[in-house]
Amino acid sequence: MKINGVSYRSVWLDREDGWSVRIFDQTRLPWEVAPLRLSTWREAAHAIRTMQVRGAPLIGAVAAYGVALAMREDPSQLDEVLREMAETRPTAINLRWALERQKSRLHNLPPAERAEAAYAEAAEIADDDAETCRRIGENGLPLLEEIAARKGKVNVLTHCNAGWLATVDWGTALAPIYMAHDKGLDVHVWVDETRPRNQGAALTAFELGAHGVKHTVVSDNAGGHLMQHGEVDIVLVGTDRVTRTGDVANKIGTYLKALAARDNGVPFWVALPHSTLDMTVRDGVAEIPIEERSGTEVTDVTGRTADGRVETVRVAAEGSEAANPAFDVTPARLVTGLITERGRCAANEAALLDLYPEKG
Ligand SMILES: CSC[C@@H](O)[C@@H](O)C(=O)COP(=O)(O)O
Repeated sequence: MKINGVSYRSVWLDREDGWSVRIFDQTRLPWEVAPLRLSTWREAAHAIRTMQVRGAPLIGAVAAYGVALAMREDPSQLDEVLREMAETRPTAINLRWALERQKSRLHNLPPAERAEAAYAEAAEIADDDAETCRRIGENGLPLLEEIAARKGKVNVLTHCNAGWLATVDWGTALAPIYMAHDKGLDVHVWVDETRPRNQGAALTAFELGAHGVKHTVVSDNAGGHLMQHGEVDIVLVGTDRVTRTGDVANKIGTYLKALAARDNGVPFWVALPHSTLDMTVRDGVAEIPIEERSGTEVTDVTGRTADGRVETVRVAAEGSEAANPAFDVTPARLVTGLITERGRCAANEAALLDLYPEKG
């Protein structure tokens, strides 16, 4: 995708040295758009843990490049690196998926051949993600075209950031929106701010603005009201893990949007790549590990002051404790459908197995 006319992916190999990895530090966006260099696997793990990179597919791609950096440093440390990388964030299954791919590619190779193979695998994962997301865009586009044909315009509501910053390129939930905009459809996006870390206000708004897509940032609590007043035609979100039965883990607050959508007859669609499917889990609420993050993310907010300084200030009463579950699970019964790179389907086991028979 483009920023100021220049095409970027959200992770790429440094063009000069050919081996270090570049990302945008997403904790600095939207105030600073500066590529950050990762030159050790520990820097890659730190970037994932501290959310310099975030979003399920991007976490997977950066972890894969992290393994490549580690193999360049010392190919004998494969097991330790895979173990530590897997612990950086618990909910997005793409992390484990990418590490499994590296493991099966590397573990039978002699150490001297591991680095080259690990870079090749990481590049395949990144290219596959970009192409997969482009196809998700194509498969989601007809949903928006159908609404536009009926109403002349489309109002989408989205939660968190499931755009190109959360993937390698295009995004998942935002890919159909970019394609609709590029085709000239009148699309407007309600962007949930997505407290506590504000991925919507900071990242989704930044992306949509850079692409010229009309959007309005709203507080996380506004969605139900907007739906009651006919202001939302469709809810489109991404996901960090989809179970065999179609339950959907995504950023905290997604479940409440699904409930409001059901109550108001608004379709609730979830976009995902194959790497987000976890066929080992049946009951998302009971089985998906939910990341618990620091309470300071809830008690404090970070923003830019009028004179350009990025500051964090406390908004909660002094002395109050805070809890911060970072994801929730929307049961399949509230999901209108899934948008994948292979097509759209219902959120249930039979439909998923129809699309992905090899995962049975
Ligand atoms: C294509 S991204 C889908 C999800 O990863 C996204 O909506 C989300 O919940 C990201 O959470 P984050 O904590 O910012 O990594």
